[in-house]
Amino acid sequence: MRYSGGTSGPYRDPFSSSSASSSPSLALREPLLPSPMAAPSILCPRIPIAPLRRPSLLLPRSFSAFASPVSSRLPDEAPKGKEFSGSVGFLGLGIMGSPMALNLLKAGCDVTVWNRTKSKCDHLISLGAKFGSSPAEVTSSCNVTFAMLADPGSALVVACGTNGAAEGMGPGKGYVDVSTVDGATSKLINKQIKDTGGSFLEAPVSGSKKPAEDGQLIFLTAGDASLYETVAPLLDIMGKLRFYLGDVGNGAAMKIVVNMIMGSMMASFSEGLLLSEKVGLDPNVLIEVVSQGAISAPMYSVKGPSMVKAAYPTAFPLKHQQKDLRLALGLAESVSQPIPIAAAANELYKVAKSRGLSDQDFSAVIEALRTKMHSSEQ
Ligand SMILES: NC(=O)C1=CN([C@@H]2O[C@H](COP(=O)(O)OP(=O)(O)OC[C@H]3O[C@@H](n4cnc5c(N)ncnc54)[C@H](OP(=O)(O)O)[C@@H]3O)[C@@H](O)[C@H]2O)C=CC1
Ligand SMILES: O=CCCC(=O)O
Repeated sequence: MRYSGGTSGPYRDPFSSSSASSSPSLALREPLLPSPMAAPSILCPRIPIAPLRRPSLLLPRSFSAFASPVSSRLPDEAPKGKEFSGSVGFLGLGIMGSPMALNLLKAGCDVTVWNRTKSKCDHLISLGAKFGSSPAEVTSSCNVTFAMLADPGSALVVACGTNGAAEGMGPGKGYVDVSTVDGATSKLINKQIKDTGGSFLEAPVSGSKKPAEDGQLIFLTAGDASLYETVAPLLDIMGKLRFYLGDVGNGAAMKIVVNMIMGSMMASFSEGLLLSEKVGLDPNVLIEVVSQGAISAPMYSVKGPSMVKAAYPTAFPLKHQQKDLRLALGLAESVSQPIPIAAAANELYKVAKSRGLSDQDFSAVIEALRTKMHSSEQ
């Protein structure tokens, strides 16, 4: 069966009167990955919530941590007018995975989901997703499978453990890990997948809960160039921008560097908010001043007002930000690069974790400083 404009797909959007059938006419594409089974072939339409923008091809000058220059292996953007043909698996339905899988479903894809805690699959199943009882069952029944897991340990066990994704992989299948992990973990998963004859792409994302819901993520991909081209239409459903960075490890490193900067920015912003308050300024005015000047960043105006109220609704869990700083320290160590600011920030996130704030938003790191200030007054 082929997708023919949105009406035959498994998903009917109950929230919107406009359906996929109102999408612009769809160019069809033969599968780049030959289907290893007689699975129905559903074409995902390109939908307007995820406009394709050509990424500026920003490349690192060198990547000595992974010892491979990347500039010679940049594939061009996936050809325009081509669409993904095949079934899509999704492993890991947390804060990020759920909305990402939902967007694939909304776009008309044939989606099969799995999550360690099965109840988190229920919503997607009620909207038309199929259920796989293990990662292996998902990969064996899907052409391409995405994984969005908490950390290196969970990404590894889901990919390579008993009944893990690798067990269902084989020639013609693709595995795309969008979790934030270190390069070494990503390379291990790459090897396990490639040993089965399958293809691997790492594709960690920049952007949080809301961009995931809105299909506005930024993918930092590396690995199999042909798989990158195959899944580009799927990445364009879930995101607004994608980079291809060459060898496996480069996407992971890029993501870690970005989150290292973000973690330090948030720690520094927290200091500023508390200091302004201590000297009698209104921290809300500080947020306004910052947001109008050269150091403006959306993060400050989005998170700042709730931080002033000591409210930390979780978009990016603090434990994951601390994990990313820990990974940054390892990356920096591997190339003898000092990162003292990030190291100091990491200590603050560790304090926040020890105060029971792991599952709060990472902006709750301000509480670690608040405690410090109070105790120094005593
Ligand atoms: N939240 C954000 O803003 C962003 C997060 N990221 C990264 O994306 C990844 C996922 O983040 P997020 O969705 O926020 O995290 P969540 O904590 O919400 O979800 C984590 C997912 O991993 C699963 N998981 C954890 N441990 C295991 C395990 N041992 N075996 C199997 N599954 C496991 C969880 O399953 P279960 O439901 O059973 O616990 C859940 O599906 C992380 O690497 C994070 O750093 C990247 C960009 C933004
Ligand atoms: O890894 C989390 C990133 C959060 C963001 O980019 O806003």
